Amino acid sequence: DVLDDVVARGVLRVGTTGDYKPFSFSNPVTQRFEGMDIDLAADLAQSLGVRLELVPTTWGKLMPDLQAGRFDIGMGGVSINLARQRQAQFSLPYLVDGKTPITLCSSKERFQTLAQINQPSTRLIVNPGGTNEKFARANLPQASLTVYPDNVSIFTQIVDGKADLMVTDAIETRLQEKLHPELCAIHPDRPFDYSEKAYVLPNDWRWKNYVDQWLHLQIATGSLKTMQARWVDWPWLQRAPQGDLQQLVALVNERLKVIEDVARSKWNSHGAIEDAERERSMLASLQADAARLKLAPERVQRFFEDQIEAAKTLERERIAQWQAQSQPPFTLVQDLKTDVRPRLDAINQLLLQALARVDQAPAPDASQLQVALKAQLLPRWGQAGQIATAHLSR
Ligand SMILES: O=C(O)C(=O)C[C@]1(C(=O)O)C=C[C@@H](O)C=C1
Repeated sequence: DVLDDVVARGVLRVGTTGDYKPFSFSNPVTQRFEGMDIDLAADLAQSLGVRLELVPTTWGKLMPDLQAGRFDIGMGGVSINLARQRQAQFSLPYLVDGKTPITLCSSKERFQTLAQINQPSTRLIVNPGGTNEKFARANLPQASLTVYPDNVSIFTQIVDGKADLMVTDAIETRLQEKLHPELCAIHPDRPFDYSEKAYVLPNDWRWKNYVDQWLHLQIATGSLKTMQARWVDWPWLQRAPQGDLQQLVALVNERLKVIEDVARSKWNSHGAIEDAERERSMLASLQADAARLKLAPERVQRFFEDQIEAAKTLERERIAQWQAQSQPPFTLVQDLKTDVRPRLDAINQLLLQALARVDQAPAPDASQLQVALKAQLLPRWGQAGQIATAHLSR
């Protein structure tokens, strides 16, 4: 009986691959596992009053390792599928997702549909052993397929032009386009297939009932949602072993993405692009925070004026485009005051902190680096990207 064993042992053994953000990632700097499912694993262990032991596994070895009894539960972005279901049990599902492409923003239009991707000229890259490889082999047999064993650097292969695209879970594409501003997730809200994330368990009903009840409470109390938002939104950007300038540019990119939501909301409400009062109050509160971070008021003023100017440029471009296309109102829009502006406020704070770090520790090769970083934003944002990066360093 697994439940009794875990309690008697005083240790919960959780199998995890450590290569799949935002669920499970083995951080090379800290040498520790981190992610949404790692936090949840810690909570599960705590609920049982036992210590957590993370057992590294791989996508190819997940099921054999579970069957060999190397761990009590597999956690870390595992998808339910019937082949796995034949050998083991799954917990309740905690997330609905599906496969969608991620590619260079400049190639976005070329890879919208499976028919477009399923061509001999498409260089598709995939990590081995999991559902991504299965999906690629079943649905994209004509594409030229590279099986690339490192799930962590696989996205850099696309950035460097060594592959055209990867097809993976939408939640991962959403996160990776934040980490690599050159990359665009293609319709992550309309993935090609339907799948559910769950935890994989040995065939033991009492253990499954316990895990399900624990998970049900995580979902019902909203604590799982909070955890998910926390890990999809920010920590990878804050912890990335990349330089301060790179981080600043990633946040500028993130702000522009939220501005697209501003534009959609204004398209539906016919609201004005400019809101002088909002600009004033935003700049005033940023000035107040700037003093704490030892940033000069003029520096903060200029940097955020760039961001606001870029925002208005982007909003104007989008709205002109929708006018030309007779775009009907969007079905899913976020409320400007209660949803979108609070997200902008959160990003503004992170931008301010990143700005302070950039100014306090100027990189020796800053000017060359800046040119390269600015170039990351241009394919996606055009003129708005130029404006937003006009004053990256002092
Ligand atoms: O919040 C809005 O309404 C926006 O359009 C965003 C934003 C900004 O960049 O923060 C840009 C223009 C407005 O004048 C006010 C704020």
